[in-house]
This record gives sequence, C-alpha cells and structure tokens, in this order.
Amino acid sequence: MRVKICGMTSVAQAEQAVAAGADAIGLVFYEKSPRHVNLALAADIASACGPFVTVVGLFVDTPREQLDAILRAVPLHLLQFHGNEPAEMCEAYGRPYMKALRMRPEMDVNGALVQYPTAAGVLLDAYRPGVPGGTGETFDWERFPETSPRPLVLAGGLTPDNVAEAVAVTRCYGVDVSGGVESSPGVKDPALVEQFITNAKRG
Ligand SMILES: O=C(O)c1ccccc1N[C@@H]1O[C@H](COP(=O)(O)O)[C@@H](O)[C@H]1O
Repeated sequence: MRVKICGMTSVAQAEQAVAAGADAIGLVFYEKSPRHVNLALAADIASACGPFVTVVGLFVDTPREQLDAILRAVPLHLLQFHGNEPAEMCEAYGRPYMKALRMRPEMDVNGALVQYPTAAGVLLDAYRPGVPGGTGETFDWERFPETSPRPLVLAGGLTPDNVAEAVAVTRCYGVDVSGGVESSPGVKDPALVEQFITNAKRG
C-alpha cells in the first residue's frame, strides 16, 4: 500500500510525513486552495523530501506557460491533474502523470479509465459540483472497479479512522489524503498523519 499525503505547506510538515513513512507528498499549485504553495516554498519542500520520496505537483486546468514555469523551478516526479485535462494535455509535459476522476453518480468509470492509457495511475475522488477536489467527502467505495488498465489510487474524505476499511473494500494501489489529516485547512496534524499512514499500511 502506497500513501500520499497531499497539500504540504511547510518543510517541517513534509519532513514529518516522510519520517512517518509517506511514499509521496503533494504540492498544490491551484491558487484557490488553502494549500496553495508558491514556487520558492514548493522547491524547498521538494528538496527536503530526499531521493526516495515521490514529489507530486497538483494542477487544476493550469495554463501551459504557468505549468512550464513551475516545472523549471520545482523538481516534480509526478503531475496530478484534477481538472478537465484530456490525456493529450496530461502527456504534453513528458513527465509521469496521474489523472484524477471525480466519481459523478452517472459516470461510466471503466469508460473514463480507458481515456488515460498513458497515465502512471488514475485517482478516483469524490464528486462535489463546482469543486475540483479536496472536498473531505467520501464516495461509495463499492463503485471502485475490481480491475483497471492502470493502477488506481483512492481519495476523498479519507481519515485515520476509515482508511483501513477503504483499503480493504477497494483493494486500491494507493491512497491520497489531504483534509483528513489536518487540524485546520493547510495545517497537517503530525499525529493524524502518522496514524493515517500506519492504518493505511495495516489495512
Ligand atoms: O487539496 C486541495 O486543496 C485540492 C484542491 C483542488 C483539487 C484537489 C485537491 N486535493 C486533492 O483532493 C483529493 C481529496 O482530498 P481530501 O482528502 O478529501 O481532502 C486528494 O487527492 C487531494 O490530493
């Protein structure tokens, strides 16, 4: 089980998550998010993580020039797309990418998955109209596909209390969390981070 802790807003938070066993950390480049980081801070956080931790950049319909500038400044290993980016746009940067799909009630999940054959992974998240992610809401885990052409990551409303069950029900490749390990938006709680990672890996 791989665990990503998303929305790091300080070097100390990232170092603590890595020390607690996080496989990946996320940097949010979506300006409307309370977890948004500027380039200098993002670069400092990325370089504090060490060579064996995946540093993920999160984007929501970010214009090409802006994303290129971020890539020049911050050493990102994986791009996570949370907007309406088609596969060609996700592929255009020549980096491994993960596409987030929000689980609208009427969505044909298998049909959506095959639209991203080049993704390193696909993340399934809760759907709230008008909100691209970080909702703190779960979706019906029974809708999680049993098989997939690409590794599937579960997100949406995960917490230390529900993550073991979520892993058991979905048998996902990995989990991603933001709000469920925070004391307030953008502030990670070290105890919750540690509990989350322990419970996810145990589950
Ligand atoms: O974290 C954010 O602020 C965010 C903003 C815009 C799009 C996605 C965002 N976060 C991602 O959303 C999911 C679920 O988050 P939560 O655990 O329910 O708070 C997760 O993949 C985050 O990386």
